[in-house]
Amino acid sequence: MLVRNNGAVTDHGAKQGAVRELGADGHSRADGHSRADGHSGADGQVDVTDLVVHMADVTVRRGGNTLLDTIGWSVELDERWVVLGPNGAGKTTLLRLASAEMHPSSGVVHLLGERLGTVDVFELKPRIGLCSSALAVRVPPTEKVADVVVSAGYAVLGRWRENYDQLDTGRAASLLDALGVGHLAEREFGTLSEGERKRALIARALMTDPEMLLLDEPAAGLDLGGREDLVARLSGLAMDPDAPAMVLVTHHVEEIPPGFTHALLLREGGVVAQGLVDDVITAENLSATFNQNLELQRIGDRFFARRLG
Ligand SMILES: Nc1ncnc2c1ncn2[C@@H]1O[C@H](COP(=O)(O)OP(=O)(O)OP(=O)(O)O)[C@@H](O)[C@H]1O
Repeated sequence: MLVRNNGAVTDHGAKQGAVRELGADGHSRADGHSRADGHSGADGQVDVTDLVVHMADVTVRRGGNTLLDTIGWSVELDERWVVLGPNGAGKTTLLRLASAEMHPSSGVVHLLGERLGTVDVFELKPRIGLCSSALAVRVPPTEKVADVVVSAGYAVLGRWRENYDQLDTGRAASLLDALGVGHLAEREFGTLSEGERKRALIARALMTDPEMLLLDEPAAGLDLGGREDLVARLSGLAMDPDAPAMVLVTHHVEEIPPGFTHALLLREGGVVAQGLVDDVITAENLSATFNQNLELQRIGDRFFARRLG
């Protein structure tokens, strides 16, 4: 998979193998100590500079509704998170905060070490790759697939008169190849199937060599083969130590790609559980999240769930 390292030192493999203790809030602890957010030092101060995302007491209210309620969540550079929850749980709202698309009503959000509200989001956004259906519908249908990818460098949708050098166009082509849609580079975006669009948009999200990749329901609308292909590609990306931190939103445990290290379960704007995938993805936690009596199966490195009775 074609991703460049950002120069940061990662210990992905080591971190995945580490045993972490879950704290009172369900967040994993690298050192076994119970701390408010898992990232504060001995003096109680949170060092946000080495965190990709840090949210403290974050609440989002809109039109009399509480979309997110006092959320505490941190993502490190070498972590790959899956965010699971039923319709309306607040997953997209969480991702909109993490992509600097919105600000919290209260609480503090740091992204890539910068505090939302005090940083120019136009400088921040190119450092964050985002793939969502909201973005997909904004792509002009007649746009050439290669241009959909390369234009991410200018944070525009729809190529106009920008000049791209060979390095840019070469990187766009390599990313499309890596996602299995290189042969579609000259096609109009509007002629692609749902699965092909998803893969082209992931290539676009990776174009700027982001420090964080956010994927909002990338497998939605895909058939079984398309889903399995995407899960395998995301798994490859997750296991690449040079890949950015990743956050994947989904409704289905079947869509958790092997290699994803952490999970956050949301229900009605609140956190049900968060921490290492193996600790969090349990029948008990899923039943509480989806308000159903669920049975969970693990086959190899994949999860499958169904209702009991
Ligand atoms: N501007 C708004 N005003 C009032 N309520 C809103 C607003 N935007 C979102 N909501 C509500 O907030 C809740 C959370 O929305 P959000 O899109 O984050 O959920 P989600 O978990 O992504 O849902 P889904 O899985 O259906 O995409 C929903 O009940 C939604 O109706």
